[in-house]
Amino acid sequence: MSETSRSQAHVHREPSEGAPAAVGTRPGTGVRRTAAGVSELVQAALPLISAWLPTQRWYAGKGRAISGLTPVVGTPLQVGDPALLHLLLRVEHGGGAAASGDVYQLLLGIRSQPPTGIGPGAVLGRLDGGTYDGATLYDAVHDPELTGRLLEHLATGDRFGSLSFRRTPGSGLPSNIPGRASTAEQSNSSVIYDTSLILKLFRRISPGTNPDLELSLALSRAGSTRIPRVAAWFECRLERSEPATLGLLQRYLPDAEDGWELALDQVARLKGDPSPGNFAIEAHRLGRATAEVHRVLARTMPTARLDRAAIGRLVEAMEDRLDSAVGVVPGLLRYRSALRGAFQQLTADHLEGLQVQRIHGDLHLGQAMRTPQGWVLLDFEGEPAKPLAERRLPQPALRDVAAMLRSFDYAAAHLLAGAPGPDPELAHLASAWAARNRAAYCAGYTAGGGTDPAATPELMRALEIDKAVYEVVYEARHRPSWLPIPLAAINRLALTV
Ligand SMILES: Nc1ncnc2c1ncn2[C@@H]1O[C@H](COP(=O)(O)OP(=O)(O)O)[C@@H](O)[C@H]1O
Ligand SMILES: O=P(O)(O)O[C@H]1O[C@H](CO)[C@@H](O[C@H]2O[C@H](CO)[C@@H](O)[C@H](O)[C@H]2O)[C@H](O)[C@H]1O
Repeated sequence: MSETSRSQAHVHREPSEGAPAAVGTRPGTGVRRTAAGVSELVQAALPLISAWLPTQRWYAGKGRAISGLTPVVGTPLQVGDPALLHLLLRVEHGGGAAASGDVYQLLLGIRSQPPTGIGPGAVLGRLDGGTYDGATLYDAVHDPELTGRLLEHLATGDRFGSLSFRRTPGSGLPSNIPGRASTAEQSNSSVIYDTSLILKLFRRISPGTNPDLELSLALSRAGSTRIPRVAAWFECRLERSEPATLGLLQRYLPDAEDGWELALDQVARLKGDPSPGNFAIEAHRLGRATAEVHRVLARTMPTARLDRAAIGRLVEAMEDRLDSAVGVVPGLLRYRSALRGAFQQLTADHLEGLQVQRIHGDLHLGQAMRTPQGWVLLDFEGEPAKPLAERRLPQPALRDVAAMLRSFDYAAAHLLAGAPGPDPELAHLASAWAARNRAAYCAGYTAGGGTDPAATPELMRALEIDKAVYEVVYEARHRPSWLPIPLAAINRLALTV
């Protein structure tokens, strides 16, 4: 980091705050519930935060030097030892006209003694200097006691300055349950409370309602059983804008199996047994479940019809995403003209009048959980790399279908990636598995009342390409060893234009 901003955090004062009361249980520890106390702690924490942030999976600024850290809002949620500090922090990259930044949500624990049972990756380090000199600063997501405190705030619907905790009516939340950090590979951080609740803490924060809350609430209110019911959420009002969603508490699905794991389990057994169980039945049911969710969203949220101008914007956006992806992964350049050709086949003849609506936005097998009652969909946040306003725009529902089709391809390709060398027999089995399940999913989607994907092949191809382009960038940034998976799909899709 070249420079750490020294600007003051906007800190919340308690209404009854008068004399600055030190509330640490022993001298030198604990957040003071005073503006000065919080600012001092935040300033001491910044150097530790700047070294720790780039090590976190959810941090989107990897590979770009941090040019400044600016505290946005700091709120002490528990005082004493341990203490809990909620912090929204703006992270800046670059300087001058090229400067950019993101706001992140941090939940910081402070203990005078190093916390036990917390992995080294969750410890930011020891605070150096000031009132908190020597205390350990750590990611409180991993502290069952402190995440239990967060659940209490959600259960009581507390309010601290601009932070509001809100319950859905009749959610009857328990308190006094310690939380355990989820070990799932994810874009945010989740905390699980025994077998009943899961709290997702959004890490990268934009002003406005997160689509995960917006859509999950709409589906919950419509009585849909295809999502885990929303129990509570919390948000923060950042200067004059719509409240920004910070966390979402939903019912935990203790008996659920992740669709990605189920699919991988099947493809792993393909070699010994070309038809190991019939995942296609599940793929068909998943298609039906997707259609059901789309129908509820179309009924309860705004829809529109594509006109010529909107079709033009759709194509242009796909071209722009392709161009910026070429900038990140130059290996895409050789496909650019064929892929643009596929986008340009989206004309008014094919698409004028097509309904657009709110959709999941980043559907894949890992977002689908098979429960004893059927498939349930998770994580309606959309693609984390897209700006929030873009993620909230109505889209062709088939975008979700195309995304799920890519996921069947990923599961099959994952098998090949694990093979010691080229294996034509395995390649044939894997591609037949993907084709079978893709077809079953589309058939289920149509049977469930969704638009038949086969009726608009140009749109499906363009949407699949658009998703594969996104995946190329995603893999280059997060899992470079997986990059060949979407690149192989691009190669295949480019050949069909
Ligand atoms: N309600 C739930 N019940 C059971 N497991 C869940 C639930 N919500 C999320 N999970 C698990 O947590 C993982 C990550 O959740 P997700 O909402 O996709 O987070 P992110 O947006 O951070 O990627 C899921 O893949 C799933 O394994
Ligand atoms: O679940 P997230 O919201 O974090 O979504 C991101 O990560 C996904 C990977 O975990 C990524 O999905 C891609 O990889 C999947 C296999 O791991 C595959 O099934 C999907 O089809 C593929 O897109 C998703 O794109 C990304 O936004």
